[in-house]
Parts: sequence; C-alpha cells; structure tokens
Amino acid sequence: MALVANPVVSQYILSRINSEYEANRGPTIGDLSETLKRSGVREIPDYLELCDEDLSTSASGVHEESEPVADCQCPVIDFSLLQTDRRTLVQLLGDAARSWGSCQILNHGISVESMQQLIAESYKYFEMPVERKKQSKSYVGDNTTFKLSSLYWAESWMIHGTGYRKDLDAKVLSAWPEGNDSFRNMTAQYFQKLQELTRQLFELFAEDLGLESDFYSKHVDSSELTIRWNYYPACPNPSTILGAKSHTDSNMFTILLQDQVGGLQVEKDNRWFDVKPIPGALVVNISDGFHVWTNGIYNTVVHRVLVNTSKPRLSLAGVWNPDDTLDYTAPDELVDENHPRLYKPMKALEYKEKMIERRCMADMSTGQREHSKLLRGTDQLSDWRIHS
Ligand SMILES: O=C(O)CCC(=O)C(=O)O
Ligand SMILES: [Fe+2]
Repeated sequence: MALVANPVVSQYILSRINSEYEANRGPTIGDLSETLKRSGVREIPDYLELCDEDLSTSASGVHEESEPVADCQCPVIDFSLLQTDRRTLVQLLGDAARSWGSCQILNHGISVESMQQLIAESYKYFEMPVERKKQSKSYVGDNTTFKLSSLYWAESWMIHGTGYRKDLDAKVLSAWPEGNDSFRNMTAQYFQKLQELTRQLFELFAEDLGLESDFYSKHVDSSELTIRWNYYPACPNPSTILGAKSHTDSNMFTILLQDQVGGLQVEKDNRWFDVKPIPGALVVNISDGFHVWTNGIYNTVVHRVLVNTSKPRLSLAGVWNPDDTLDYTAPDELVDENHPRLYKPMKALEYKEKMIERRCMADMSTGQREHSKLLRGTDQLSDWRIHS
C-alpha cells in the first residue's frame, strides 16, 4: 500500500523501526530468508503465518474455490499510440481503468535498458549487509513487526522527491553510504521520466472522462513523487505467506516497475490474475484516491504479491502524492443519474489523516483478519461513502 507518502506516517514508521531495533527484536525478513536457506528449514516461524483469508480469498472475503487464472491477464497497452492514434490510446486506458483498475503499458518513453539497469543496481542495494542498509534512514527491514503496510515477506526503502528537486541526490546518497554515482544518476533520471509519465497519464485519463485535459495534470508539478523499492526475498515455504498482502494503494495511481520474476496478482470478478512480467513494461494500478476523484468511475485495484522458493523479486513503486490542499471531490461533470455522487467532499489532508488513523488501527490490530480488512480501500473509504 502506498502509505509512505505522508511525512507523519513516515515518521511513525521510523520511530517504530528504531524501537524494534533497539529492542533487538528478531531477524529481518532478508536475514531470516538467508538463515532458513542455509539451515534447510522449510517452515517459517509461526508468528509470520497468515490467515486463510489472506492466502486464498478475494477482496470481498468470499472463499475462492478455483485456482488463480494464469492464462488471462490485465490489458497490455502500447503507449506509442500517443504519437499515432491518441483517441485509441485514451479509450484503451479508460477501459482498463474502469474494468480492471490496472494495465501494463509498453513503449512509454523509458528505455528497456535503463529500467533493467535500474533493477540490477537496486538488487545490489538489497544484497548489502543489513547493518549497511540500516544506515539509510528510510530502510524498512522487517515489515512484519509493525503492521502499517501490506508489505509482508519483504524489505523496502523509499525516496521522496521529484526529478527537478535538487535535494534528491542527497537523499539517494544517504541510502548508499559510500555513494554510488551511476545508481544516483539512474534514479534521478527515472524520477524525471516518472514525473512526465504521471502528467501524460493524468491528461489521457481526463480526456477519457470528458474533462479538460489538464484537470488532473495541472497539479503534478506542485506535488511530490515517491519511489518505494520493494524487495521480496526467496521464501522456503511460499504457500503459507505472501510478499504483500491483498490491498489497494491509497494514492492516485501507482506506476510499478517489476523485474522478470513475477508474483504480482490483481483481483477481478473475485479471482486473482497474474500480472506477467513483460520486458520494458510498466504496470499502472489505479488507487483509492483516483477512484474517489473520478466518482468511482475508475476501479481501485486490489492486488497482492506471491513469493517463490528460488528467486528474490524486486519492484519499484512510483507514487504521486498530492499537495495537502488538493480537493479530491469528484467534478460535477462526473456526476449524473447513472453515476450519483459516491463520496462526500474531501481535501487531500483529511484523506491522509484518515489513512493514518486506519494504518495506526491496523498496527494495533490483534489478528491478521482485522489487519487485512483495514488494508482494503473499500473499507478505508467507507466513512466518506454517500451511496453504497
Ligand atoms: O511488488 C509489487 O509488484 C507490488 C507492490 C505494491 O503493491 C505496492 O508497492 O503497493
Ligand atoms: Fe500496492
């Protein structure tokens, strides 16, 4: 879940991590995975086991009888239509956002090679000793000890900033105590490209919805982008655990770069669909905030991440964080007889505060079941809902 955007939440996370480390609590997931591998133990510790609902049910909580559907997938869209057939591109993106809340885009202007290099460099970060990774302030080494996030059998770290902000370099550097020029440059360039892509996507979505094309995109420059690196170590017993629990993201949309290992699944019609890695593709997942801002016309996609026994997996989630003053209220143009207003007016700040409250409740929750419920958008947004 894209919860890292909010400085208050980040602060809370950091204080929780620090106190966990001070209390010298258990190994990180990365360490644990190594130890289990070396010792040949297949069982994972009891305290990590998830409940059945997490492992085998859909977002609605209805038990899923069938196996995940492997041979069907969310739409794959050629973004180069931007140059040749914008109308078709708008329609394809709009259809995907309405029906799946998710798609993969190809030929989006970020080269396959640069994405592969970024992934390769990012692996080096997670392969560093834990002590060194901990020097990076935003490193989260054990997502299971505090439950603000849906990330589970995973390590993560994040950077806030935009490609145009000068302080990005310093932040990236602090994650690499001895410095790493090529990684820093790659990340800075990737930030810039993501910023541009975010703007383009907002424009195309606005056109699909019949709004002024800059209705959403005009806010992009004044706000912040966050990239979260998610690393999922190989796991000796993947059937009892998840890399990320079933959840929706809370922001507008997430632009996700995944490596070629696979494991991401999206939920549709009560079933799970694999999002198969395609070289050069980026996954676009619609999140709760955009669902609200489009009066529910776009679907906030429930997704989760499976882990496997042989290979770690890595993904980079790029998330745009609106300014606190932004009004999430869906424009009147998106309200009619067929689409009554779904949510009460809300400002970004109120929305964030509500999310924080939910996350803190999740952190204090006593069981996996309660925790999982708190990670899903439909529940998170219920306080604002006018029509059910
Ligand atoms: O690793 C992935 O594919 C998904 C990560 C995710 O869901 C998230 O960062 O919110
Ligand atoms: Fe997510």
